[in-house]
Amino acid sequence: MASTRQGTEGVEFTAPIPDEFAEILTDDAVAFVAKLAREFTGRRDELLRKRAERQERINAGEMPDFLPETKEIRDGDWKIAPIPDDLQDRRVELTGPPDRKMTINALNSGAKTWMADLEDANCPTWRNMLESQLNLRDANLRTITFDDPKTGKAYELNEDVALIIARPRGWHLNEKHMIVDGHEVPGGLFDFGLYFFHNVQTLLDRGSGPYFYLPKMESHLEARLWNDVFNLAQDELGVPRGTIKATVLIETILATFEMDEILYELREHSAGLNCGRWDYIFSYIKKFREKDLLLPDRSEVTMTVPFMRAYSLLTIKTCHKRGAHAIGGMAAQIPSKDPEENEKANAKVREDKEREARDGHDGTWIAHPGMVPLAMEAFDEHMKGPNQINEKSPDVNPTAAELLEKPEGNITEAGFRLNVNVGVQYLGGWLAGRGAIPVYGLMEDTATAEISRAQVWQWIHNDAGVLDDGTEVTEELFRKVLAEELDNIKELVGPERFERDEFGKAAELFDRISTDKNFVDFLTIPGYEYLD
Ligand SMILES: CC(=O)SCCNC(=O)CCNC(=O)[C@H](O)C(C)(C)COP(=O)(O)OP(=O)(O)OC[C@H]1O[C@@H](n2cnc3c(N)ncnc32)[C@H](O)[C@@H]1OP(=O)(O)O
Ligand SMILES: O=CC(=O)O
Ligand SMILES: [Mg+2]
Repeated sequence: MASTRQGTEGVEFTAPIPDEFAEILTDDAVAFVAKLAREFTGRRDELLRKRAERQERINAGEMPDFLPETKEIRDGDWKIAPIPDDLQDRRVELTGPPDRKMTINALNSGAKTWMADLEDANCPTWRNMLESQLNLRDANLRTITFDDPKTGKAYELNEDVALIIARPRGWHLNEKHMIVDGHEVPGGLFDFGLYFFHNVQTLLDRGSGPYFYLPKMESHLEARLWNDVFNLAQDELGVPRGTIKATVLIETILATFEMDEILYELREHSAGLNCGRWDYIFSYIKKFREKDLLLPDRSEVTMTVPFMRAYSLLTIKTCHKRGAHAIGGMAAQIPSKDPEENEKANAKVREDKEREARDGHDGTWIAHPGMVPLAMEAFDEHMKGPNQINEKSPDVNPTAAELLEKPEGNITEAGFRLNVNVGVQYLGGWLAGRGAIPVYGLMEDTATAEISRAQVWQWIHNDAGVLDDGTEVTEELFRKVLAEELDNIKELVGPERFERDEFGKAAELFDRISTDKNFVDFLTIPGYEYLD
């Protein structure tokens, strides 16, 4: 049985609410989310308009730089509010979608924290969004269990589990199934609101708190909006202001110029910044898509190319000056059953984590529980205390030109094909309801897939989109490669999965976002039309 309960004045649901989720969408929880939506949707819309206007100015020649109007904040001597005890040591943060089995595996993984992802690693079907909330509530209550019907294995929590940090959707996405006064609710408010409503008391009773990651922001004004959301949410439920703690992902090229300002806006609620490297690369391509700033093949844009290095060191310096954690990024390698491949993956992750720890990061991200020991070792070796906020501050002062410097490297046919192949494989998984999938030994999620499809768009539409052998990337070439890669995928995954994951639809969507003369801001926006 399922209902489309219309219980709260002005609120409608456009999809049935399966009975098992009635305890998530209670009248009080729905009224709470509706209150947030009524208060903040207009401001969210205005901020999205500002993003579009800024893009037009960039297309017309304006380049990002530090803001003159906020110089006082950058030069000022201030710190964020003290960090709670249980967030002091975040040396290894595992990430993943709050699928029931993965939730238990993540909490038992030995990582310090678990970034429970309603965003890049999650496909926002109605069922996924509600089930994630149910799983997170049960996880915080410590009552979560799972019997795997496929293997017969029973899952339950260990005594010691990772601390949960939930990541709601970014400002750009709506939750189309909940309508308040005729408007779709911003997805971030839906995710944040339900998680906060259902878990704050449980967490406070345990001496912990509601902790969040905030994705894909492009300016400090967007951080101000989150801060105002937090204040209203806390006031509404009678929770002291400052109880919520949020870590902001610096994962857009524009936010890098406003790191101090973002920490300042959230200073009462801040738990630091994180280098969201994959969306950061995507953002560079997206923002400068019409310029002569083409990145080389995706595999060549590593954390050691100058603009990525400049950004990560500046993040550490900025955070430590403000008493905040600077968390590193995601190493995408996952364990392999082939011992040789596995050793290669481990070596890459080890190198990445050791560099981050040496540089001064206070913790890092990994995609798979199998990588926990490795990341832990790297941080244990280079970070003696719970963090290194007061120990290391990189002596850097990157200019705007350094933060924007185009890296050297080639655009190759192999890189072009791989982008098409991986992009279609990812969309196949996504359309089947999975937000993260393994492809060729790497975790692929929305952010990594965005890089692939944005490069393909740019190489087709920008005059500089020429392969290193002199071949111009055209729509015709793209269509030929797409057809060939679809055949390769069919051979790789087999006809059954090829049908089940609807790769034909995935190819159609990939084609649409690659050939549309207007760049699609986020693949999840047209993608969402295909869901439910
Ligand atoms: C750019 C960014 O935003 S990064 C952050 C967002 N991305 C992510 O969080 C990706 C997280 N990672 C994942 O989703 C997964 O690791 C994948 C999809 C890449 C690979 O998953 P699988 O193919 O299931 O991996 P594999 O078969 O090796 O899994 C082995 C076991 O580990 C578990 N596992 C794997 N990854 C995770 C994880 N991230 N969290 C919890 N458990 C996990 C599996 O559930 C499985 O459990 P079982 O043995 O009890 O059945
Ligand atoms: O969210 C993380 C990223 O790298 O993107
Ligand atoms: Mg991201």
